[in-house]
Amino acid sequence: MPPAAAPADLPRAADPAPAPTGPPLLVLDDVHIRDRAGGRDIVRGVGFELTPGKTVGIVGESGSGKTLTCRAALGILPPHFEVDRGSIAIDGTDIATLTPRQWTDLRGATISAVFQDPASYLNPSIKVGAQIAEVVRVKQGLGRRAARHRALDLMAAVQLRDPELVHGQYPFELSGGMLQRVLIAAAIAAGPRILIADEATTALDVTVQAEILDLLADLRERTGLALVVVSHDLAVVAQLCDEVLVMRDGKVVEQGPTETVLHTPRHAYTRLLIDEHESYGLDRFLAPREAA
Ligand SMILES: Nc1ncnc2c1ncn2[C@@H]1O[C@H](COP(=O)(O)OP(=O)(O)OP(=O)(O)O)[C@@H](O)[C@H]1O
Repeated sequence: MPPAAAPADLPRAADPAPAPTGPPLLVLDDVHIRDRAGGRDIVRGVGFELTPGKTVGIVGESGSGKTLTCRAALGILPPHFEVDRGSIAIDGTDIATLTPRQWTDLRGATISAVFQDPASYLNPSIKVGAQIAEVVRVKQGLGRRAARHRALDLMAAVQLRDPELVHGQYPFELSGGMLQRVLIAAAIAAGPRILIADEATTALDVTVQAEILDLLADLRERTGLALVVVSHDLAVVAQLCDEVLVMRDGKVVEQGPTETVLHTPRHAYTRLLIDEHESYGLDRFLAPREAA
């Protein structure tokens, strides 16, 4: 095991977001997720609180349960998985009590998500503007003309250059970064208060990734959106997150303020992740830590 990197070598987390402005929007308490087919708990004891304008990051190795945790919060676990211990509350409501109708109302309007591989979430044969407008029509009940205007506004809000042009383009005409902006526009169309970004920048090159992260930070600052950011990349977490959970094999091995976890990791696995990232430049987005 390589030694822990000296704190002075590590980057500083992004400037903290403004103080929380309300009660928690999303609370996970000791969540266990069971694979009924396999007869075992895959996620064992995840908990965090997310307040408006804040960002919680989840990092960890492939298969550690990051995506299942997000899917549990979105109410979209795969068929044979269930939350078998602990609780998840969205805006004060235990999601175990929600009816399918209540879930339909909540999804998009209160909690929303973007994932890796945006192209797979878009219909290849429908122009992207129409796809965003459709979300607005369904979720907000706007008419065709108003939905088109709203779609253009959303496309401007996610900093797509020339929204009028992009509105009329098909997914195959757009780059990966543009597609992810389109997906973010659709995800925020109904004004959610929580956005889960699960490896949303993983497939993008470093420059585009940084632009998308800036966009998420900008949306958070402007609208008070609360973010859950899942990434295998500590640099992403360092840039965006107030708090970080480090997951390994379904368990949270370390959790705390991003600054503390990245600069004074307590768990050997966190140190290993940091050392791996240091080898190819964790600080590529970040200011160096100031001397104490
Ligand atoms: N639909 C599914 N069917 C069967 N097993 C699944 C399913 N989804 C996840 N799993 C299993 O649950 C475990 C946790 O998966 P999860 O996708 O949450 O991990 P992850 O930390 O998000 O990994 P990655 O970083 O690779 O996305 C893995 O062992 C995975 O094989």
